[in-house]
Amino acid sequence: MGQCFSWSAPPKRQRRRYPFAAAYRSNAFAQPYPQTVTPIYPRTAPAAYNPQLPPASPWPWAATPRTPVASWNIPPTIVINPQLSTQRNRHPFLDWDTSQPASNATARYGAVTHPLNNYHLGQTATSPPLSSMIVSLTSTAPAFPPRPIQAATNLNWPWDTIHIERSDGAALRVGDVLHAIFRHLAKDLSHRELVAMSGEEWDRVDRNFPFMIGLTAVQARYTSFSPSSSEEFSSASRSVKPGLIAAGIVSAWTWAATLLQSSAVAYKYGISGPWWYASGATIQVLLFAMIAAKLKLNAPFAHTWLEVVGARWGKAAHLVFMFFGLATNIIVSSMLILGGSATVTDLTGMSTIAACFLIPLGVAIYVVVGGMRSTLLCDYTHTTVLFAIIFTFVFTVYATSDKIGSPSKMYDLLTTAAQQAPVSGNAHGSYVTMRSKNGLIFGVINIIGNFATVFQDQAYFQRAIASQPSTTVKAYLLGGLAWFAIPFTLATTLGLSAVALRNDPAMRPLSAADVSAGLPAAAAASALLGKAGASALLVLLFLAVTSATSAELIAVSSLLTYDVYKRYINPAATETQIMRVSHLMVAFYALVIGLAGLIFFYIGVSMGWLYTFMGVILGSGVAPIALCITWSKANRMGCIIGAAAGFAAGIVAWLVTTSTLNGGVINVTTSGGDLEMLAGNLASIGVGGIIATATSYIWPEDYDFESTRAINRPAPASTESDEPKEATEKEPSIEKKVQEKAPSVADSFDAVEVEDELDPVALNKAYNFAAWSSLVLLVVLILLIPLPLFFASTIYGKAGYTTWVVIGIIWTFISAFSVVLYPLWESRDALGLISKGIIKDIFARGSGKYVEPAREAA
Ligand SMILES: NC(N)=O
Repeated sequence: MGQCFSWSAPPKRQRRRYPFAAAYRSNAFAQPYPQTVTPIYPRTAPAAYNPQLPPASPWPWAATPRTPVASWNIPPTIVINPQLSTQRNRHPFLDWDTSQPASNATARYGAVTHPLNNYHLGQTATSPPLSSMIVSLTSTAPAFPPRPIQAATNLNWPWDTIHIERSDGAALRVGDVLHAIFRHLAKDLSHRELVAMSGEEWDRVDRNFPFMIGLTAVQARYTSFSPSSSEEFSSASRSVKPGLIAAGIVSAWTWAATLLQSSAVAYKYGISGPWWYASGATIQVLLFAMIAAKLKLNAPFAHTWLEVVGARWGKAAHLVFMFFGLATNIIVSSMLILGGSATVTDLTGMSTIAACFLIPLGVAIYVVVGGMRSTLLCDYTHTTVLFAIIFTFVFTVYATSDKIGSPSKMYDLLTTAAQQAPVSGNAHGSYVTMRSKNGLIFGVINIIGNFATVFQDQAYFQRAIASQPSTTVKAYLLGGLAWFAIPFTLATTLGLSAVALRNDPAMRPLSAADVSAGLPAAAAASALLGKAGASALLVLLFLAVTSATSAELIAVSSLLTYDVYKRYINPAATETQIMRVSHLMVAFYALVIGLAGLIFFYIGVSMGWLYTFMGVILGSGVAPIALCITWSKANRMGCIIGAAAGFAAGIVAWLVTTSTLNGGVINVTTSGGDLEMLAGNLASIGVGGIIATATSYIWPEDYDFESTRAINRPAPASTESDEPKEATEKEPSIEKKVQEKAPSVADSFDAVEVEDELDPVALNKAYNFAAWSSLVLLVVLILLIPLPLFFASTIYGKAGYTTWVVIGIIWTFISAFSVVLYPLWESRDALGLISKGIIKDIFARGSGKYVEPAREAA
């Protein structure tokens, strides 16, 4: 919303107005000052701001003696800082779309445009310094000379006066003024005022929105969030509530493997498979709650975890860990594509090559259009349908199917299957025992691999970044516990059905390769429900694959944008360039994973193989990365060497074990064995963890996390700061100035809100809560429950098995409530807002479009 402004001093001291203009981005205009120019600024600025000199360049006016500011003599003399002035040809021309945060403003001189960085925002706004002032938003230029301001006429809004005051009595700075204007325009808009806006005004707002689809269009029209800002695109303005974040975590963590590999291990090892799959991949999400709390504490404005590594340890560490980060994303994405395309081909006959490309490209479209928030909203809808389909399978198998229909019948069929083909390594060859040697080996591999894919995957950091700081921990604990039910219950249903129905004529026989490709679930779904079952599984898989792929696309896009493009190619990137590159990187990465899926498919690497392999090459980065973000003593060189040495040790251990156990034959089949993968996984995570931890104890750093907290930190416009002082002590280089003008999240926050949300005491408390609760859950899930059952060699009777199944079903219900109904409840206000807007659009005159008065989560 473009405005023009006039200035006046506080009411008691003077009421005379002075012109000041903020222009449309696309429609700059000048509001001339009187021609009498007296270089008096600054005169009596407080010490903290002294001396107030403009930067040496690139401003053309700095070429002249650096006494820059114009004033005019109408007592008491007030000089507006040139950052706020609009005097064409003499001073930079403020170019600001006031519907965007002040950080989007640019100062323009002729054809040269520069962002307003922290240095500029920290300068005193007026001379003499004033601690309060009134800014009037007016519909026409008020004076000097009385010339109408083009394109800003006919505004007749009632909220035309902003009183800006610093509570500490210090002088107002440029940032204070711009932030106050932005907050005022963003918040003080009642519905009545909104409705009173003319169509022309809305047209101006509309020009800021790009093309959007579906949910994104609804979000943009009826809420205050616009995916046209890079902050919203990559971080959903860091305002998302815990239920929706939890749904996003569930959805990003529900891979094709979660449905297919979990069922495959149920098929191979019996009931221990689903348990180890679920618990061995839940604990990492729970433990990640600690990392998330530390991230909010130590780098609250970072976009990516690699930014944190780079800020703390510099370029070498940044590049080394970028390898691990991108390798993680590529492996996870490839598994998604492999699992998705294998099942699509199996159930529909579609070409695997086509499926490899169609899945990521389809997802890329909605990611580009909607960004992070739409990804989360799609995650939510996907999770909802996902639970509905899981319940369909559960009730078919355990209640209605004439082939199985009850836990008791399932138990009988599993017992028969074990008699016909006992499971090697299981107590009495039974399917209904936790005593499963291979199940346990898989459990260990699973735990290690999933540490890597949570702790090194930007997708999970991204959800921590997108969440409200105060509720991040809650979101991760909720998300982790809710997710457990998906593989556990689905595999206990479909994976075991594939065993139970082995003698059923409708059940197709499964080869070892089919099992490795994750096909037992599809075979069971078809045998149980025919075409309907195949379709339901296809939909289930489609939802899982698309939302997890969308998480990967946006995660890699963020890494490539912020950690490659912005860090190494164009540190001065503008908001527009960042958005453009983010979009391009989504499309680029969609192609990359299509190709990766294709390559793995042709060399015969299946989803199951990759799933057990991921810890071999990724495991060594887990401890170093966790230590970097959470521990002040972590040693840089020790962590880099630990990651590299662990990587080498993992590969060597894996290959040597393969060769030793298979008479020197190393190929895809021999290297995919349980023990071979176990050796590689253990060596990788073990060596990486031991070296990183030991060196950090021997040569501890004493790091204060200041440089990571400074990543993208906005100018604290309403508090005292040393930035102006820094600027005067050491003139910032052009590059530094431009870097500081990252499109910053905090520009979209109220300063007080930021302070409250990032209160270190509260965040430390959240960290402690995350630490003890996740450790307790870890002990329960992977030690207290499974190990006594393993060592006691318990084989369940019918009642025991039924209880096991019922607990799974109850857990699934609770999960569904947590990530399907709870997000609706917590977003009831936003939903009400959207409903009202839609109803008004359809049934009433005028526009139902709405801008929320304050920034709240969707
Ligand atoms: N996300 C997993 N490991 O299913």
